[in-house]
Amino acid sequence: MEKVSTLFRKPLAVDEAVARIQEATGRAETETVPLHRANGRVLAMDLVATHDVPAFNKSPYDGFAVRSADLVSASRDEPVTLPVQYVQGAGHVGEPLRAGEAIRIMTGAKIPDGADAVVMLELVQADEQVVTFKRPARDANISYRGEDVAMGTNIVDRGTRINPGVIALLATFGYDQVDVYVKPHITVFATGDELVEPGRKKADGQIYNSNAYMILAQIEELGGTATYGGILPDTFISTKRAIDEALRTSDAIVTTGGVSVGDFDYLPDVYDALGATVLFNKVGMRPGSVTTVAHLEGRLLFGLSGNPSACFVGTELFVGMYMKTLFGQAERPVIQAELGVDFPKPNPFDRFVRGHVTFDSVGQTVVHPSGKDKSGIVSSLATCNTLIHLPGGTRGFQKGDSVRCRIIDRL
Ligand SMILES: Nc1nc2c(c(=O)[nH]1)N[C@H]1C(S)=C(S)[C@@H](COP(=O)(O)OP(=O)(O)OC[C@H]3O[C@@H](n4cnc5c(N)ncnc54)[C@H](O)[C@@H]3O)O[C@H]1N2
Ligand code: MOO
Ligand SMILES: [Mg+2]
Repeated sequence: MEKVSTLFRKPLAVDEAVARIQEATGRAETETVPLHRANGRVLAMDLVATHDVPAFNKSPYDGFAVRSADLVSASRDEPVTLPVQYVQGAGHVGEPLRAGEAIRIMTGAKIPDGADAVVMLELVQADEQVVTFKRPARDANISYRGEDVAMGTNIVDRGTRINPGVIALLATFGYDQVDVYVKPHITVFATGDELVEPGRKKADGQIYNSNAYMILAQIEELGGTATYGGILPDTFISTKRAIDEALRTSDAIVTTGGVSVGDFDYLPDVYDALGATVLFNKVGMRPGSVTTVAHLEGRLLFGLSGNPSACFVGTELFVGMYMKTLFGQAERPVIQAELGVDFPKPNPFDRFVRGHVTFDSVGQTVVHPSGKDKSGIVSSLATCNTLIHLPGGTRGFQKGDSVRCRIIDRL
């Protein structure tokens, strides 16, 4: 029987390939985790302000709460001295301020009723009984109720990746538990007889398995739980058995290599034998044209290219879309940048060039390839913070052209 992998493959446009993954992916379940475990997770609820912040008018300084009317006449020559009614620390509330008196107040304390200004400690002379002011209270120096956030404001949208700032807001509104999306369990396999695990001795003709570790890290960064299934030898039976087994405990499986038309490229046949529905087996893109994605009973099977750059781009675009769909998240940000080099070669397929965005001396956003631009290249990956998207069907691109850059790491 003819191998499935050698059958004719019709390239699908990248957008269509991504859309098919979106359609085949549901929404992740949700779970509740303690606040201190929520960093890096994806919020499964809209965070709405349940009260004003600050919740009461409060003092931003250590000083004296006064009625500004009492100090209108205060000057260096004719200071005003007021008796100190009491001392109020943060977290405590006291009697209203009486006219003609002052309350010694600390930063964060609620402004007593009757007070309309705070004078900083450094600007007065005070002992336990009285305080002397040498100028009027020109500024109110009050943090007003709701000036930070008004109750009812939608502050953080569902689908947001929780970072330390989101944690701060959750805690501000008293959440000790947070609703987050359950992380998908993704099993990653490398395939290929030439592969040796880092740390082991490698013989002539062998290479270290770099892709699996790269994919595991990419999945973690995208917010998933990645399990490493090891290196699969180039045989149909071992590949099928391992994937079949992993399907029992995984929401998705990612493999790298063995997906093209070679004699030992078994992934297409394994998908066929498992009865999986192939969403596409060729994409109009470089690198990664051989990328094959299938689905089986709600689980996705990502057959990524073995070539390191193609594998990197495939994880970013296709596994990335799977995760974003699960979490109801927006796509990666895309910016326009000025191309720093020529790309004269016409290409029928879209190109995703590993790039590095920088800002020149006049603030112009410029993008350069982060290394050599071939599918098998690994060296361009380390400094890559963007994928330069060069649409296919053009006569090439010139230095200075404005191009779309998908931001995938900090600039
Ligand atoms: N006759 C054709 N040959 C090839 C075609 C084609 O259309 N017709 N496509 C080429 C393209 S494009 C790509 S991309 C590769 C994809 O091949 P596979 O996905 O089947 O991957 P392998 O053949 O297993 O390996 C390719 C390459 O990558 C290295 N590799 C594999 N796994 C790893 C790993 N875990 N870490 C590091 N490097 C890895 C492997 O040693 C090979 O050098 O097919 C072309 N051929
Ligand atoms: O599919 Mo290959 O990665 O285009 O070079
Ligand atoms: Mg191959």
